[in-house]
Amino acid sequence: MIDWTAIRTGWIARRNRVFASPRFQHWAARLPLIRRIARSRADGAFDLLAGFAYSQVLRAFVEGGLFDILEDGPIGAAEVAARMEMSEDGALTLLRAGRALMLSEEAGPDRWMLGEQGAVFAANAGVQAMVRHHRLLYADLEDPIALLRRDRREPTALSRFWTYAGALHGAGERGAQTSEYSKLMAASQHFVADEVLASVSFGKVTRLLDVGGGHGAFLKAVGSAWPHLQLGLFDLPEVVETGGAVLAGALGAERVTTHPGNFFKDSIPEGYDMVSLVRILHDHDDAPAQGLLDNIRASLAPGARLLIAEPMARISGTEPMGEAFFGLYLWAMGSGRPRSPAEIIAMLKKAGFSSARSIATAQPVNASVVIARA
Ligand SMILES: C[S@@+](CC[C@H](N)C(=O)[O-])C[C@H]1O[C@@H](n2cnc3c(N)ncnc32)[C@H](O)[C@@H]1O
Repeated sequence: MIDWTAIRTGWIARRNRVFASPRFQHWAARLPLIRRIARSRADGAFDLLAGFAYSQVLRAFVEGGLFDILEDGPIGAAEVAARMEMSEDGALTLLRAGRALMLSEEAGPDRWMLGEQGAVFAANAGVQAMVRHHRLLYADLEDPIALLRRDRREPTALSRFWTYAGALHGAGERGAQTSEYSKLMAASQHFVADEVLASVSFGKVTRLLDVGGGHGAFLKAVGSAWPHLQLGLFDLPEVVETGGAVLAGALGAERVTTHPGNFFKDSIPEGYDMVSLVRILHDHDDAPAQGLLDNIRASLAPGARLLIAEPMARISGTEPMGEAFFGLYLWAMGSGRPRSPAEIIAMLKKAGFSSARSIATAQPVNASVVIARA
């Protein structure tokens, strides 16, 4: 039998020797056709090296209020400096760094405005909240080798923030501190909901239960787009209390049922023809994640469906978001890992779903979708 792994490892080793050779790099940089590939590889390598500096530029824009300042633009560097309480040189350094990243733009001499990317960030409070939140991630990643060696045995800034993740690993007590993460999730939820609404029809669904639905932002979006839906919200008691009130206020109490509970220990309420799990599965390690899918499967009548939406691993063209960003984020959080659609589908089959398939979304950085039928 042909040993494909041996052939592939041999080929990769040879290719890597060639790529590492200064003679090859010198030659590739000069051949017209190869030059473009070589340059994009070199730029990619530099971005890997410099990514932390880029994200700190973004952070300075958000934490320093520079997006808001530039929204009032065009504006001169001296005024930016005064409003940001820094020297003009400091402000110019940041404005120029932002210009290179399309966060700011110099429309004319000393006339600073939002850049193309800047306009997107400025308009989006949810993304800015996420940038602020990443302060915790960067603190945990200060020494990545040490973080990996601790093997999730000690509390981290992120495990303290996600109190349920900390509690799962004995790193903290699960208390009532759920409102901070619930607000962060609600602020960024529309990205996920938009992907789901653009790729899934709820026309044939009558009753939709969102498990781990937080403050109800996903149900609010889906319930507004599909007014015939009856909605159920399942989450920890302190979370559904707020979520239920938000949903009743937005869509009417008669459309909403709240289910306080623990999705690992309590049964999932029956009678729903679709259950959604939005940004939940990746939060949990394989055994509890499988337990959650088993629990949901047990609640579903034949033909009822489970919709899973979250950023997933190994999506073509978006690979770094999955296993590089979320891989490290969830490691630092102390629980979970990003999974590929194929891995999720295998878990769904194991839980007894009769079929499962992945559905393409336009922006997999926001979410990919898998749907399974009981
Ligand atoms: C990452 S947030 C996602 C919230 C929401 N689905 C969204 O995408 O915005 C995870 C949610 O799961 C809930 N959760 C965590 N552990 C839980 C458990 N054991 N039982 C019920 N809900 C839980 C949290 O309270 C939180 O609302």
